Amino acid sequence: MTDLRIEGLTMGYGPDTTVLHGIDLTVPSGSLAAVLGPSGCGKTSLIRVIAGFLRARAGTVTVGGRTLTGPGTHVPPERRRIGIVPQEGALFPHLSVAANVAFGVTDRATRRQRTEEMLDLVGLAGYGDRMPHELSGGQQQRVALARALAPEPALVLLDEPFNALDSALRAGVRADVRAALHAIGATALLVTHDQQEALSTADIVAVVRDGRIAQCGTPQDVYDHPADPWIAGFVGDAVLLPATVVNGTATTALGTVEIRTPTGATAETPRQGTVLLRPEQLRLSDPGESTPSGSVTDVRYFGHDAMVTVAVDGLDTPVNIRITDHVAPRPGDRIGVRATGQATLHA
Ligand SMILES: Nc1ncnc2c1ncn2[C@@H]1O[C@H](COP(=O)(O)OP(=O)(O)OP(=O)(O)O)[C@@H](O)[C@H]1O
Repeated sequence: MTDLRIEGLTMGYGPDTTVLHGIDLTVPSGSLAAVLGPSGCGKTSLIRVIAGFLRARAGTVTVGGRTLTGPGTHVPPERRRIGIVPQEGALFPHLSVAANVAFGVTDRATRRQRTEEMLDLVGLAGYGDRMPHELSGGQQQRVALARALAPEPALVLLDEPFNALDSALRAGVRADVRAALHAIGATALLVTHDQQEALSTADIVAVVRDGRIAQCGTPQDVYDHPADPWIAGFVGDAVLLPATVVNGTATTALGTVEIRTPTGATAETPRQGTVLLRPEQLRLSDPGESTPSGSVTDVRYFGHDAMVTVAVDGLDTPVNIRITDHVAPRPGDRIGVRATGQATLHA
């Protein structure tokens, strides 16, 4: 078992600044967790403390029950048994692919076999004799993963490893990396500012805001039950609607929707609040007397779907609707809009 446990982790770059404010995070053995947050929230600082390059001011980091950082304890980076996959260009340029992968394997007897196994794992069997500059960017990142995994680390840290790849390549490399990590049961932490990457790659997503964990859960939890409107907007497109709530039902300008969690509101004590929906939960229809309607102000086409913006009568802010139909309405069209499914309620 090599679960990662972080408790009360606090650090700053000087006595007057605090960058990480009491981070608590548990990654079960064999799981891939994403640390997702905007630029400057402290993701790199967190990964550097876990790796042992920076010291914590307070708190603990343990991997498989072994304390790496804690009061009076600071295991040096090279003795942490942590493999790191950095952003880009991190392969030794003068060493072959095989020599790069073998670099951290100290046992000479198994080095060759382990190198071959790792190259096989990342889909690059037979590439050992190439030099790094003879590989594509995606292949180089897969070699970087093979190199990080070769010494059998207790934990793998991936620091925005797909940033330098173009978007067509990125999804494939992500899927390969995820499959390789799962195939060997590695416990891993992926740092990213890309919500799609976090949701599609990780088993657990920890959203970080200003050096604090704002929410931690499965990708679906975080997307469907965001803890506040900021998280809702950060992990996806959000539609926020004023609502009157009675029991488990919210009445909005786009119709009624069920609220997922207990609301505490009754017919005698209704509650005013804001409900959160996702653009794919809104449906377009022909405008009718009895359906909420509005005017289309914009249509953005993405190939697999399109986003339609509608200024709904009686709503101050236009709403976005994601459609997968081939026929999209046009700006200026009058159209009906209706909310479906369940919503999250925010005060
Ligand atoms: N060496 C340093 N000395 C002083 N302050 C620093 C140092 N490195 C980072 N910081 C500050 O710490 C905060 C967190 O930075 P960090 O690099 O951890 O964020 P991040 O989420 O990784 O951002 P990005 O996605 O842009 O890399 C920022 O306010 C940054 O200015």
